[in-house]
Amino acid sequence: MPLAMEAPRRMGAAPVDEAVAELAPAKINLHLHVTGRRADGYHLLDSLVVFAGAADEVMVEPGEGHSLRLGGPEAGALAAEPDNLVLRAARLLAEAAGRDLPGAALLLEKRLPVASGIGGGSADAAAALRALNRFWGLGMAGPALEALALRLGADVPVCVASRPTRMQGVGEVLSAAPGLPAFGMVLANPRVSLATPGIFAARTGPFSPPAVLPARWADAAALAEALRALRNDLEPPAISLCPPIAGVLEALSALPGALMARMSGSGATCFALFADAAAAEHAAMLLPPAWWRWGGGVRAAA
Ligand SMILES: C[C@@](CO)(OP(=O)(O)O)[C@H](O)COP(=O)(O)OP(=O)(O)OC[C@H]1O[C@@H](n2ccc(N)nc2=O)[C@H](O)[C@@H]1O
Ligand SMILES: Nc1ncnc2c1ncn2[C@@H]1O[C@H](COP(=O)(O)OP(=O)(O)O)[C@@H](O)[C@H]1O
Repeated sequence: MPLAMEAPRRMGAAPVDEAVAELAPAKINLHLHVTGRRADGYHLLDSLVVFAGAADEVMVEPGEGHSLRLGGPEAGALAAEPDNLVLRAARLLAEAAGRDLPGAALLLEKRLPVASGIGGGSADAAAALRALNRFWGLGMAGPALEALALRLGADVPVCVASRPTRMQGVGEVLSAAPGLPAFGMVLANPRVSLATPGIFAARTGPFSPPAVLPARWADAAALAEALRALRNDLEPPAISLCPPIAGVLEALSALPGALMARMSGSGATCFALFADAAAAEHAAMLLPPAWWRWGGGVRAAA
């Protein structure tokens, strides 16, 4: 399976004539406050975003035109997708480059559940932008890639760097996250896909203020305590549309060593925090095998 290969990586702005690969890590919203709504209907958010070790992978190799092949355990859910975000990212970057570029054969190894609140499609699009930026030797810097990314979805800019980030605006206002301790995480999805627009539309009640966050947390227990005082404002509407989410949160909270549990994004994937990656990896195996489940570490800053 070519995507499991450790592909060569080259720095600089010269085109490469061999395969490049980029991981597309799952995005987790540790809290998600909906703080307002723009005139165009998009919601203003305040969210502390981290990225898990669970990831898709995007690989590019020389080819004729732009093409995409799908592999991996979750690829079936995308077979009927008319316009994969990976190809949309490729078209957008080629258009922004404004010149003839070599053909790119893209491969997507899909391991993250689709439409599940962990931004797999957004992570794939961001990984495709990074991979093609290197493959075509465009030398485009992070901020330029993030501006392009926003045209693919509100969650795509934060996935360009895929490091802990405070995300505001509709998703385009990015700033450094507070200092985070090492911690572990379990992810669980009851195998229900949820479409993001319906969850935002079902949200009712007043908007939340942005969270007040410290400069850093000393350890995982302090982080969990602070998060317990915050919330995901999309969790109540998601549970009302998809009641099994409540059972997932209950099961995560009951795992030995779980420090707190919450839904990510617009759901249905939920997460629990643990003191370390090993505890999380072990606890994930105690969840129902019929669910999509993962346990491990979180990508550190920078
Ligand atoms: C809710 C979040 C939280 O991180 O995550 P997911 O549940 O998708 O993982 C994101 O804001 C999702 O971002 P993304 O999935 O890229 O959204 P988009 O494709 O741009 O928008 C899909 C739809 O979601 C709604 N939407 C999205 C983002 C936002 N800030 N306000 C919104 O109201 C709009 O109805 C929009 O038409
Ligand atoms: N590579 C991709 N991976 C996942 N979804 C994709 C992809 N390309 C296009 N999509 C579309 O984007 C929608 C949202 O996908 P996803 O990012 O997985 O949701 P979420 O952000 O809720 O986790 C899917 O329902 C699918 O129609």
